[in-house]
Amino acid sequence: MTKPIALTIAGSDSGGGAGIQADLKTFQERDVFGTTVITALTAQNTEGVHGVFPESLQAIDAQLEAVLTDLRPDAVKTGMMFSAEIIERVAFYLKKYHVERIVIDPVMIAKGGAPLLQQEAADALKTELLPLAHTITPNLPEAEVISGLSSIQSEDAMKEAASLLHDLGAAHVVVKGGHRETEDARDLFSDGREITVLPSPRIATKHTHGTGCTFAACIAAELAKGETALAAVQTAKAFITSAITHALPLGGGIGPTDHSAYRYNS
Ligand SMILES: Nc1ncnc2c1ncn2[C@@H]1O[C@H](COP(=O)(O)OP(=O)(O)OP(=O)(O)O)[C@@H](O)[C@H]1O
Ligand SMILES: Cc1ncc(CO)c(N)n1
Repeated sequence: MTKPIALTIAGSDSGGGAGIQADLKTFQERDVFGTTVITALTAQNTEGVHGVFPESLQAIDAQLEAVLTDLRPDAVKTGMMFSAEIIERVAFYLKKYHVERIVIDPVMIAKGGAPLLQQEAADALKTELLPLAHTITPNLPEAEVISGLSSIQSEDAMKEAASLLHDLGAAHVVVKGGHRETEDARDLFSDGREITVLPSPRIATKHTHGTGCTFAACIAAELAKGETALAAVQTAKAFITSAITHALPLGGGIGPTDHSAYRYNS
């Protein structure tokens, strides 16, 4: 017996709901073998981010080299990158080892407002990492920063953002609608030719810590198994919708979602 391998390159969330922890839980649920490169430690819980401690470039290089030379990933997910220097190292190694099927979650700000990417690193994300993307999964504020569009509110604006992200080099784009004030929580998937709506009801809960990480990790897991981009994002949408439906009111703030809900309820 063997298993596909997925790699997450992201920050650690001590609260367990987002970052590396959400990614590994999702990989396990989707039956792929998870490996990790940790870019930064966060002291974090449901109430917020209490500290950010980036790893040294030496530690990041060593993790990338160790994993990519031995446990060759079938797909990679990137999350919190923190700095331009870290983005440059990650892009260098992904190119050096010809890694394909890279899912980029362009994490910028945590739900409570704490910055997880230095402002001056947005350019590096755009020029170094985005061109490597098999799939990029921005939420609306991230899509605004990357595309340069001032306010993405309508579905037409979401389509325009997707098109601009293709122009910057991403093969597939999911513009997530979680941050809209609409009745449903639909996302748009674009392969550069066709737009597919990923529908979902908007679930009335404040416990959405780590939804973006979980969604992107699930896409990477499905791609690692050889699924098409469309099938991968559709499974990820069903997975995150189930996880949010059964979100866990843990801690005193924005609680995590239930990564095992899809397994129990589908
Ligand atoms: N209340 C909700 N009900 C249903 N689906 C939701 C809800 N909130 C978010 N989603 C879905 O969850 C997925 C993640 O989207 P979201 O916009 O929350 O990501 P994000 O802001 O990047 O998350 P994070 O804060 O973890 O970075 C998307 O598919 C989105 O539509
Ligand atoms: C480590 C980490 N990555 C990503 C997010 C975004 O949800 C977070 N809150 N923490």
